[in-house]
Amino acid sequence: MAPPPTPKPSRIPFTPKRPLSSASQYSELPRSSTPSAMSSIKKFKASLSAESRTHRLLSRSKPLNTVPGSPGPAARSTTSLDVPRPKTPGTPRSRSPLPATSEMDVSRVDPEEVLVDAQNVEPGDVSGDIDEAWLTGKDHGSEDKVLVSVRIRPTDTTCAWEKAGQTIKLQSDYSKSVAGTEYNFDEILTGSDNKPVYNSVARSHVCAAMDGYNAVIFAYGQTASGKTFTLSGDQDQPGIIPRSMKDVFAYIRRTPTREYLLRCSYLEIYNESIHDLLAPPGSASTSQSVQIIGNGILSPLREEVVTSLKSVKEVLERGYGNRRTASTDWNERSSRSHSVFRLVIESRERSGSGEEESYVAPPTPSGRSTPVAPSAGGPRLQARGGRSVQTSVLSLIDLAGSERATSDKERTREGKYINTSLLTLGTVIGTLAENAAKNKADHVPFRNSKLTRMLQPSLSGNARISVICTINPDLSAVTESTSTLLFAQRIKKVQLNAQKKEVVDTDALIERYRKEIEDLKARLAEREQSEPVRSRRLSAREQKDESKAMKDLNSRIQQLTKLILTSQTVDETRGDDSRPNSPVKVDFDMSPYQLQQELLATRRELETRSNQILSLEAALEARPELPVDAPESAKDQLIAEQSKTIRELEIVVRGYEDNLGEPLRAVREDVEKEWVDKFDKEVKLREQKEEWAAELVRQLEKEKKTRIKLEEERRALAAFVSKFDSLGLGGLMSSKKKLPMPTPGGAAAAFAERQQNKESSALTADSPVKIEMSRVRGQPNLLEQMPEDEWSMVEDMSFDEKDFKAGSKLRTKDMLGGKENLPA
Ligand SMILES: Nc1ncnc2c1ncn2[C@@H]1O[C@H](COP(=O)(O)OP(=O)(O)OP(=O)(O)O)[C@@H](O)[C@H]1O
Repeated sequence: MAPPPTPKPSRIPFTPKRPLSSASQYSELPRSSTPSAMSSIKKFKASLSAESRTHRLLSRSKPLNTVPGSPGPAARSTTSLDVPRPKTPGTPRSRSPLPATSEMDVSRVDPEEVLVDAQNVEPGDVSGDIDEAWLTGKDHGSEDKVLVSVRIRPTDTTCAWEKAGQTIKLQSDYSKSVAGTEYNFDEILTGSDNKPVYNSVARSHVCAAMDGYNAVIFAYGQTASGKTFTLSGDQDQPGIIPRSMKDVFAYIRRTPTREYLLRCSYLEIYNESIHDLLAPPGSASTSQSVQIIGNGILSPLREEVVTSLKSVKEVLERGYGNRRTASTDWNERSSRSHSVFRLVIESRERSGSGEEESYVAPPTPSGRSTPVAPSAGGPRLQARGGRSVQTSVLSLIDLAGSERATSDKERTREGKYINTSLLTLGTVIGTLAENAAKNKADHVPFRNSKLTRMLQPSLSGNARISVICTINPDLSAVTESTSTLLFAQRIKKVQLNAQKKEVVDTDALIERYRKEIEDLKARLAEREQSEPVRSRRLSAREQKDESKAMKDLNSRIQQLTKLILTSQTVDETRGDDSRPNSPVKVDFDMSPYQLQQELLATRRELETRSNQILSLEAALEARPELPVDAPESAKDQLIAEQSKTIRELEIVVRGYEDNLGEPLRAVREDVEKEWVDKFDKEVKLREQKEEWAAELVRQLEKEKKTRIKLEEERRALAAFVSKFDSLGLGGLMSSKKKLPMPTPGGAAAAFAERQQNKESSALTADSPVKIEMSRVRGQPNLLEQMPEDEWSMVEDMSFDEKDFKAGSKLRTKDMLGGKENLPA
């Protein structure tokens, strides 16, 4: 990997460490002489030491960037809060009575009081760019591919890349290594103007989110390539986040039929732990990291209700100020974390009359009205008066940039975490792309990093995704840029299937169906009554139509009855894969009586469920918990007390373990000692046995050698004796002296004696045979003296006659060599 470009102030105008050069080729772009809120942040941050720590903005009162073309502060003052606005039921006339934005924690406000609709959106909060025809004419969630764009950061050094329409490739002069590779994307963007970037890469996704689809927009690229500039921008060039917020309000203004609850959260993933950027300073949640509790749901995470662009800006400023940034070798204000700004959009149809507004959830069969407590990740807005609630999340993500080791140790450590999570993101995207291409379902390692775990539901398909891959066009950054382009290519292949999520008001729906059934039944009865009279008057064709109409009425009644039975078990009507199948199978041939019975049974089931809910509620109430509206200090105190109790319990547990540990350790040491001794003994014993075995082997070897020697001697002796006999010496000897007949055992004894003598002499002499002729002559024929069993051996011995003849002389000579008293 080639090293990243070292900022050279004289050549690179976009080097983060210094402002844009006026001599730059892009200097004609509009730039404000007054420092923006963001640039003031930059100045403040620039003085930060290498310590990457949480910090806050010095001044929160400074406004965020405004989108050019939108009414400025002066224009906005004409639509200020004191101008009476039409009252929308359930929405305050003016926002002034609302608590300050920092107090807009979603758990503390009544959602019905903070709704935003077309009538209470301030004109100044609205983007003037949004086109109504475009807005209504598109299904913003229909795309099943990730929208992938590449943004080339401007440079006044040589740009190594060449853009042609939707294609980008390395300039031919530099394309030796990656010869001629062309990359195709949905958009290739250049320049410093953030407006076209927003329009082409983010607007449709923001509208999809407003339409009820989850949407994710993120910037990916090497450090200092312009991700933060693209997402947040500066005062002159507001980025995707501020522009999308304007479009959110523009959308609401142009959708008078619906009302919205907007809540936002801001978090960062720093060194693989998630931090809530909106957590109040000093609160327990500031030090506590946020957990992913499944399906991308985060807890505890502060969510603040926003009702105007001003409140969004306040939240953004607060969160942005808490982000971890630090000066690196490449970027003066480098993001050291992945930051995620999330806007949860809940909406439902506006009620038509004031009557419906006062709608209260019907009491349970037991007579008690039970408010539904919001579940983690679930909607806050309640489906009322038959109006379902649509929920979607818009996530705007500024990823930290991939980088190499810097001169600073802490930065290098952060860089490792950043690179690892980006690598995991790459692997996850790669697997998803391959699964989509080959129609496979291979395991996707979402759990390998917090970032991918958090993005799992979106990357798995239930979101519209737009990725802006930012590249540094300098020659020295070609390797990193190529890797970014390869990532962009992979993510292009990921398949999406975004679905809307809607929660319906089942009670109201059932009531509506019931009414319709009654109505249809009445119509049916009416028709049936007039049937005989009418049918006489009707033609055959009309009669056929009539019977068809009645059949239709019947089937509609059956259909509605089925819906009543199933809607009680189904919360989400459209496109949620968690939607359960109806547990009740309706037989369309059932009689109305049977259907009524079914209905009764289902009602009973409902009552049982309600009782269960009541007992759960009682259990919940029994918990020592502060009321929701308790002051923050009381909550903090409770948390502190509980933390203290936990700490005390931990100390007790530790002490218990320590006390219990001592005797256990002693026992363990004793047992260990005993077994170590036993083991040593066993080892010694084994060594001895091995020694003994080795000695035995040695002895055996020796014995074997001796046996071989003896055997040779015996053979030699046998040969000698046969020779001796063949020379007739045996007869001579027997004629001279009459030898006694061998007695049983006598020959053996003699032989044994002789053998013994021979053995002892064999050990002292070189020759295997030593014969004293004096003794030979005076003794009986050796053959006669041989023990009987030895005879058989002699007879069995097969001598090769030739060998024997040839070698006998030699052998005899050898054997008798030096024995002059023997005939040759
Ligand atoms: N398209 C652009 N036009 C003008 N200036 C740009 C552009 N892109 C980036 N810059 C400037 O380059 C510098 C680095 O950009 P930025 O901080 O957005 O990079 P980054 O990719 O977010 O880096 P990091 O990953 O380190 O946070 C900033 O000073 C920014 O203003």
